Amino acid sequence: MVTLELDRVEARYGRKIIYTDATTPAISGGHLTALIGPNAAGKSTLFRRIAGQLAGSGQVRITGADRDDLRYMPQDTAISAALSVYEAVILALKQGRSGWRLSAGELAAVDAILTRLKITALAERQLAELSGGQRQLISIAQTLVSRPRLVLMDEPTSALDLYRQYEVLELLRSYAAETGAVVVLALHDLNQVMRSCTTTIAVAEGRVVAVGPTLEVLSPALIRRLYAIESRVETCSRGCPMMIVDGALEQGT
Ligand SMILES: Nc1ncnc2c1ncn2[C@@H]1O[C@H](COP(=O)(O)OP(=O)(O)OP(=O)(O)O)[C@@H](O)[C@H]1O
Repeated sequence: MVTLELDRVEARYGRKIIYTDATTPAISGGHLTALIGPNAAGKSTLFRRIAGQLAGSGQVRITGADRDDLRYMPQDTAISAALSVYEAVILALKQGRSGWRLSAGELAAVDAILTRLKITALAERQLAELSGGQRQLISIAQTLVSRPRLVLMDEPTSALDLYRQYEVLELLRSYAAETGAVVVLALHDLNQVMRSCTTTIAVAEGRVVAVGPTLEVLSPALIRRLYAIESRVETCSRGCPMMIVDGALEQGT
């Protein structure tokens, strides 16, 4: 079982401190975890700190996996290299591995992730020719092709149409279940969070303000505090919880 735990983690850009004391219980793998919070709350910063791209005190504890097993997909995944889709996914697989010769298993891994994402038809296309949504799917393929056991994805569905959003979240959910990986997704769509993510971490103003089962974390009180939005959770006719937005609070209330 893979777990990820933060213990009084600090994160900063030079002298600008974003987190002083981010702490979570051990987040277990096998299901999806959401990272939520308003714009500029510090979601990407926390990912960068966990991925080792930012300095700071405190401890990021990973059990059941190595740091090499971690893949971070940033929000801005502009890929400009003159490569085909197939080459770009191979390149991602080869990162950190010695030699350029591909084993039969590695070729199968590239084919498998393109098939799972239903993008085999794009394999020979140049990255520069792709649409924004297609590029996001390639980034997801690059992130998952090495079957990492710790995955951090910053808004992985932001450029996708409704069908692809659904498909990608289902794929990520089954990936986590199959591999036991800790998969943390920064998401703004709280209905996606309720549908797909078992655990939710909420951050605001450089603090972890709640961690726990998604439906407990996404209370109207927390939504009000994070977003200044009045909301309620109702059960739809098929038994699924849905968040309904009733309105925004007046400034200063
Ligand atoms: N490279 C940087 N140098 C200095 N400050 C930064 C840098 N990147 C981000 N910040 C600041 O860190 C804070 C948190 O930003 P971050 O990108 O982590 O927020 P976020 O929650 O991911 O936001 P969003 O939902 O808008 O993507 C913001 O105040 C931002 O201005």
